[in-house]
Amino acid sequence: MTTTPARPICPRPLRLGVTGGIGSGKSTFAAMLRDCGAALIDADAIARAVTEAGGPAIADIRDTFGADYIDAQGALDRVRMRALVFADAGAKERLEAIVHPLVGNAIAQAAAVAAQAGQRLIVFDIPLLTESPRWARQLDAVLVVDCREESQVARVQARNGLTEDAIRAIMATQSSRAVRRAAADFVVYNDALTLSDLQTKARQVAAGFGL
Ligand SMILES: CC(C)(COP(=O)(O)OP(=O)(O)OC[C@H]1O[C@@H](n2cnc3c(N)ncnc32)[C@H](O)[C@@H]1O)[C@@H](O)C(=O)NCCC(=O)NCCS
Ligand SMILES: Nc1ncnc2c1ncn2[C@@H]1O[C@H](COP(=O)(O)OP(=O)(O)OP(=O)(O)O)[C@@H](O)[C@H]1O
Repeated sequence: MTTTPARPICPRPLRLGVTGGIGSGKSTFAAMLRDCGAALIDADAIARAVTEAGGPAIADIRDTFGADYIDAQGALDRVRMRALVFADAGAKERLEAIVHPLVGNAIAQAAAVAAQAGQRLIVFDIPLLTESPRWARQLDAVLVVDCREESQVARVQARNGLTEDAIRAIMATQSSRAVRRAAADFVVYNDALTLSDLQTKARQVAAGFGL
């Protein structure tokens, strides 16, 4: 006798972490994979959402850092907090202890929704993948977007006008390129590439994952 399952059995989606240092181009590359048909879960975007006015991190941030770190609209004052945490490792740890569990829960929920929707590839855009063991646990593979530090600095300066010193202070808190590459299953070297070249690479990677 044969039995028919009540629901079709869907294969589990492949979970690909995409990471890279500030300004490496990881969010650009992750968005290109989304355009090829992957589901995209963006940890930076979730971290911003939980620190918006009324967000679940705001009360703890006010209690821990004081009302000076909350702006007139009730959101995290990002400029003030950036200046604090990238100069004070203890403050960065305290901020992460508030924000990361909320981001972790939201990522798990978003991944469950994407899996339920039958997505074959879920891309997790996670800046701090190699800095903390928290993020890698549920991933099948890690793709690192790598480039020279000079390129990171130039891109971030062009994007938001931070000084080179400020950008290098952020980079100093992040994993080195060597540590990141050592954790990679795949490396995309994003230097001397046009955005169109990067898109071609994204299409190749997506095709390799069956999209
Ligand atoms: C310090 C904050 C307020 C600065 O905000 P800002 O708008 O300038 O930057 P944004 O959030 O867009 O992040 C830009 C990039 O900075 C780097 N960065 C952000 N947080 C961290 C961190 N905790 N450690 C090292 N680098 C970081 C990453 O490369 C990230 O992609 C903000 O980054 C923050 O709240 N960080 C703590 C939460 C966090 O760790 N987010 C990372 C994803 S979970
Ligand atoms: N190959 C490229 N050619 C031209 N511009 C690029 C290239 N790669 C990335 N960029 C640009 O560099 C900037 C940084 O890229 P992106 O935001 O993807 O970096 P990121 O690694 O996600 O940085 P962050 O950690 O700050 O979020 C963006 O303005 C993006 O358009």
